[in-house]
Amino acid sequence: VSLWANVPAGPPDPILGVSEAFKADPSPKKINLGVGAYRDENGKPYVLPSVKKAETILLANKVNKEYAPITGEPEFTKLAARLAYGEASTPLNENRIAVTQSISGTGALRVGGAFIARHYPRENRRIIYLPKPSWGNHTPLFRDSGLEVRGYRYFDKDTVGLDFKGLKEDLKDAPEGSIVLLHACAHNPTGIDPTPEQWKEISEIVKEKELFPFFDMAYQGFASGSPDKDAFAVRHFVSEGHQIALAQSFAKNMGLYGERVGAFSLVTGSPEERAKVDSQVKIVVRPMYSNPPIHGARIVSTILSTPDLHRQWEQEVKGMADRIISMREKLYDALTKDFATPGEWGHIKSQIGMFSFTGLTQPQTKALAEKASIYMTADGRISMAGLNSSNVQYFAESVHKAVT
Ligand SMILES: Cc1[nH+]cc(COP(=O)(O)O)c(/C=N/[C@@H](CC(=O)O)C(=O)O)c1O
Repeated sequence: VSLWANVPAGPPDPILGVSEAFKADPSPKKINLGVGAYRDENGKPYVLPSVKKAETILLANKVNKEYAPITGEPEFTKLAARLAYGEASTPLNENRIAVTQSISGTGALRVGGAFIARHYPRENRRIIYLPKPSWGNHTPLFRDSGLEVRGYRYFDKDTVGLDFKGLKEDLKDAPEGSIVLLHACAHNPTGIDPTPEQWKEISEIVKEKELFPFFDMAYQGFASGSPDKDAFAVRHFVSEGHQIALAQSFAKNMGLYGERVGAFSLVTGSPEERAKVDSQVKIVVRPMYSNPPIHGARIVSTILSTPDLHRQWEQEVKGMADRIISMREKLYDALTKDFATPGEWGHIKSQIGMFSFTGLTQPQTKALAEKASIYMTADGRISMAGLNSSNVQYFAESVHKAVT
């Protein structure tokens, strides 16, 4: 009998599997609202002009194809950290932040999970609390890293808003020293973010309970259109003295999905401590993938280190955020005015970032795929960028049919 005869067929990925079903559908009216990848007004993938410019500069410079250092291109890690923490960041200016390039946001979370599982000083606290719900990949990713995964209340389906009371209770009930994963902005899948005031309260609880804040910032600039505004929670926690962990992704805000560009960082206590942490991060990374891909990191470095390219990028990322915000308004109007669809739809407009948590049930999402060739994740999350003025009416009409 074959060696692999007993390997069971695994389920399709809850997010990436939706795109496979979409691709297989022959209908000309099909719409893919699954994977969180930006599409322009014509439904096409968008390569940012600033990225194209950066690539011509790289080609002109005849850059080589040598290995990057284990923790990546040094210029990239410096610039990525500066984008997240800000020019005025004390630990950054005191050279206390250990940064490694990563294989996009997923890689940053995974290297972070592996490092914490190995070095987190609180013995019986290798417990990570994820929001309920969270990005589908967080649970398997941290479980495979060797952490115990638990959840804290986040989404209130009655108000289709933040369950702030439940969130505070659950964080207060967590064992001292537990790790808590926080979406820095554009919470996936709900699109619901704490207000600045609520972030301040969360910071107080995290301090009081000595929890360890691990930020996932996969959408900096993409949520509000302002990279600085979207980094508020990260920068507030650091200014409050928290030694955060941070996972960054350039997949969405620079459209570098397939280039796999990200960074993982830890705030340490001193430059000497940073150097020791850095050496141990290298020991985690080297046997995992040795060193990261160079092309995307060089694009990001070129953009962030060239003032007018940096400014051009900020306009482009704001343009993406603005198109999504305008689609929220168009969808809300179509559902409420054109079709008078029963139910409360205000959350479509009040939510932020790539996604909208529609409140559609699993049977309804299934019916939309089978009857209308409209694809979204089973939890009713839609990637707003999949909508545009030529398909938003069809989508709203189909939702109207699905809920009446
Ligand atoms: C919150 C969050 N964190 C990290 C990632 C990882 O992205 P990376 O491409 O590794 O930088 C994603 C991707 N989310 C979208 C794509 C995916 O699921 O891979 C999504 O939710 O559709 C997130 O939504």
